[in-house]
Amino acid sequence: MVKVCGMTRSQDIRTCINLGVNLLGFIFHPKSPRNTNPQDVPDLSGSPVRKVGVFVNQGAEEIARIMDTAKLDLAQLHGDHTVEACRTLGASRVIKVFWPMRYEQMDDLCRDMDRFAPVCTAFLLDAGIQSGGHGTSLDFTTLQGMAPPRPWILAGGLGPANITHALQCEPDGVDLNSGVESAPGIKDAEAIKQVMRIIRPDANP
Ligand SMILES: O=C(O)c1ccccc1N[C@@H]1O[C@H](COP(=O)(O)O)[C@@H](O)[C@H]1O
Repeated sequence: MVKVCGMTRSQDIRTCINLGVNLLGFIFHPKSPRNTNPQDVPDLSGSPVRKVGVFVNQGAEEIARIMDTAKLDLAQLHGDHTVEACRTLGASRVIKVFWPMRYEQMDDLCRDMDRFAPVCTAFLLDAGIQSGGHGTSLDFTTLQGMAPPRPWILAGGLGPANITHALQCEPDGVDLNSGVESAPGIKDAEAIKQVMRIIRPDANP
């Protein structure tokens, strides 16, 4: 599963759909250079891609309203959202973000994942200790052998230069953002193509 996040331009959306990207991310965080308005998210019904909203500070009610307006399939909760907030949004609609660098022990991260598993459909593991879009990466070797109780997506500065190494920790999906941009919010089609060729060589010769 491949997610490309931080969509702000229709030509980037078309490129991703043509390359077989599965999830497109739209960021609803006013401080982000990739911030977008719910009204500007295009209707992509009829294409196989699913739309994900990325939220940092909004509560469950506001997120639900934005999801309705922008017709989003999933909410990526990139803030300190609680189990209750996830439950309110509905487990089948929630991707919960975890920051492994917050935890001294892997066991503590696993305990938190177990707590959230019943109220999420997937997890996303990002670098840093809060928010996102930093362009920094996790130490992939520390994630090898992890078996989270939900499908998990690896994020954090992923692009053509490090995707092969990143795949060694066998995530269920990868999230591409600043690592495939020529400027914040401006995707680099060639970089996305390069990553897709590595991940799915048969589909992208
Ligand atoms: O991209 C942003 O500006 C952003 C802002 C606030 C929260 C999340 C954001 N992006 C998400 O962060 C991760 C990692 O991004 P990067 O590869 O390090 O640029 C990814 O899931 C983005 O969707």
